[in-house]
Amino acid sequence: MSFDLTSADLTSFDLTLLGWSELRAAELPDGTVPARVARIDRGAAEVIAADGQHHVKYGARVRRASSADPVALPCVGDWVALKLLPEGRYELDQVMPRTTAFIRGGVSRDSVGGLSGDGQGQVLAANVDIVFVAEPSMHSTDFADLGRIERLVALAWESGGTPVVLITKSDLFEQGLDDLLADVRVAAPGVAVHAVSSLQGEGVELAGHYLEGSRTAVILGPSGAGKSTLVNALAGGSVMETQHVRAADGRGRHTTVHRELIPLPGGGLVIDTPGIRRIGLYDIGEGVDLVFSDIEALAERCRFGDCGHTGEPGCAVLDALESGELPERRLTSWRKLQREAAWMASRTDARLRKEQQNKWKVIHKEMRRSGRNRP
Ligand SMILES: Nc1nc2c(ncn2[C@@H]2O[C@H](COP(=O)(O)OP(=O)(O)OP(=O)(O)O)[C@@H](O)[C@H]2O)c(=O)[nH]1
Ligand SMILES: [Zn+2]
Repeated sequence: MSFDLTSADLTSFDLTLLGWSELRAAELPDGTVPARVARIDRGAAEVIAADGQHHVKYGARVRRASSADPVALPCVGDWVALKLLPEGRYELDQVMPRTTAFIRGGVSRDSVGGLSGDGQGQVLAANVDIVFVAEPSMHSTDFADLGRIERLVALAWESGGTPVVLITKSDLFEQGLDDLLADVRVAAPGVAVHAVSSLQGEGVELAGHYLEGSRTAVILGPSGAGKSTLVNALAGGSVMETQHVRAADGRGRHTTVHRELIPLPGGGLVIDTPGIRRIGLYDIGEGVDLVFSDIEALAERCRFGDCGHTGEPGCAVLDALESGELPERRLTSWRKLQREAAWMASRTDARLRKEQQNKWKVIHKEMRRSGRNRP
């Protein structure tokens, strides 16, 4: 679903409404102008500065850094330092330090991918404060998928942002919604969980509060979770999808731009990109430990420090399973995501590869032993 759009010319922006802060201001290099990246387009960036929107090319410093490591390439949500060139247009001189980042493929250390990104490690969005994990209470005939919530919450922690789970389309699930929310809270310890119905306006205002202080959010979730509908509801009607923008090259050209950084009329911003929409397919790592903090805590009480929780004596994890304290589904989910995280790490870090192959052999053996042939 797309956003409704009225076109408007951007002439000026209060940068604090885009999330600019004194902390960031302190990091701005002398002689540069701050701007936030609204979209990346074929090796150039659409940025919003205090004097409006500009299409800027990358300067030598950015090109050099990103040829050594594509993660250094600007991405949506980045704060960047612009330099005014003698001919009167800006160039993107530096990407300012990121507070959070969604990175696909892990951080590459030795990539020669250059400007293409080369799939070697690509930043999908930066400086995202709030990560809404949208999971519909009902998805056609299925109930909310707790495993998917765990995966996306892990990704959210991994990014450095704060996850907030939204059980969307709550109107489809009138009876037993409280039970569902209770299950979700178990699946996402330490994470706020709310029911939302964008159609009925329920929970939308509450979700909006997370964006106060001009915070930036993304909404992760499966197709059909109601992400676009929620963005529109947060915007109190319709937000801009495309926009006529006066090109900054002084020729007065108008280009239609799909903005991926969407300022909401009531304050706050939402980043919405195809990459972020597909992110559930990408890697997870340390975030897994955080989303399964309950199991990690149990594991610390196992008799053996290297307990594999597969039948060792004094295993607190299996004890909790037996007593019903730990749902079996959750243990299975934890194992699955751990394997995936390890595999992803191995893909992106050649140094670890050999070691991981050995671990994989062990895992395969274990899986054969337990009669399962799929991770
Ligand atoms: N019953 C109900 N339906 C909703 C709600 N929110 C969205 N929908 C419907 O769910 C469908 C999918 O909503 P979208 O907002 O397009 O979902 P999306 O997550 O953006 O999906 P993609 O664009 O495929 O990623 C649409 O038909 C919406 O009208 C809700 O709160 N309640
Ligand atoms: Zn154990």
